[in-house]
Amino acid sequence: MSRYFPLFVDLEQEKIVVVGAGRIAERRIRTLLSFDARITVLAPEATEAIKTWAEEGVLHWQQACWSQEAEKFLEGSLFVLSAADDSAVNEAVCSACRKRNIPVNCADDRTRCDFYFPGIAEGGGVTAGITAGGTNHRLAREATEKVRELLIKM
Ligand SMILES: C[C@@]1(CC(=O)O)C2=NC(=C\c3[nH]c(c(CCC(=O)O)c3CC(=O)O)Cc3[nH]c(c(CC(=O)O)c3CCC(=O)O)/C=C3\N/C(=C\2)[C@@H](CCC(=O)O)[C@]3(C)CC(=O)O)/[C@H]1CCC(=O)O
Ligand SMILES: NC(=O)c1ccc[n+]([C@@H]2O[C@H](COP(=O)([O-])OP(=O)(O)OC[C@H]3O[C@@H](n4cnc5c(N)ncnc54)[C@H](O)[C@@H]3O)[C@@H](O)[C@H]2O)c1
Repeated sequence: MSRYFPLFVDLEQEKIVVVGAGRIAERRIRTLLSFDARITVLAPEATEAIKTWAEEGVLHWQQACWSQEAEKFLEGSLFVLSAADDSAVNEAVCSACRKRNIPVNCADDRTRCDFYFPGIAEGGGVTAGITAGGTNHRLAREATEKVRELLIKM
């Protein structure tokens, strides 16, 4: 069995920092917004959806590259997702978080993840978080789709 425990955390109004604002960041932000998290995004460029959320005040977009100065944005966050398309950036975010004991997830390297981002299935008042223990995101996706089909019928 995987060592990764599915902990269900109340995210309402919890600060979460996301570094990077591309395809993966957008997918994960969309999920986190549905759990009412308070999101700060740090990236020089963002997808149209993230720009729209920023314009609507749904999240805060700090339009900047990761830098030592940007470390101040990490303060008070429950966890951090680093999804820049630059492994040096994700690595720097990871060490800054670990220095502060903030759990961090780097989308490009499972060894720099204090937790994994799950596939989410919801329906009939049930929420499921699915992982293949970090070893197989395709299997996680397949299982998530099957659980979604099950929950739709509840
Ligand atoms: C479950 C899901 C949630 C989500 O991401 O929302 C998820 N990955 C998904 C999709 C996906 N991942 C990747 C592709 C593109 C390639 C392709 O098409 O095959 C696609 C497809 C796509 O993006 O469409 C590539 C990839 N993934 C990881 C690495 C780095 C590495 O393995 O070291 C690389 C190489 C990156 C690179 O090339 O640099 C790592 C992780 N991915 C995880 C979760 C974590 C636990 C996995 C587990 O449970 O075993 C883990 C370990 C850490 C984390 O990131 O938390 C979601 C499916 C569910 C859904 O879609 O509903
Ligand atoms: N874990 C997963 O599920 C998964 C799946 C596919 C890809 N990936 C990995 O996730 C990462 C992001 O992929 P993507 O498809 O979203 O990329 P993308 O190109 O769509 O987005 C990259 C984002 O990083 C930002 N960025 C670049 N340099 C930055 C810096 N210095 N500081 C802050 N932000 C910066 C860009 O502005 C952009 O918003 C890649 O490393 C990719 O290999 C992970």
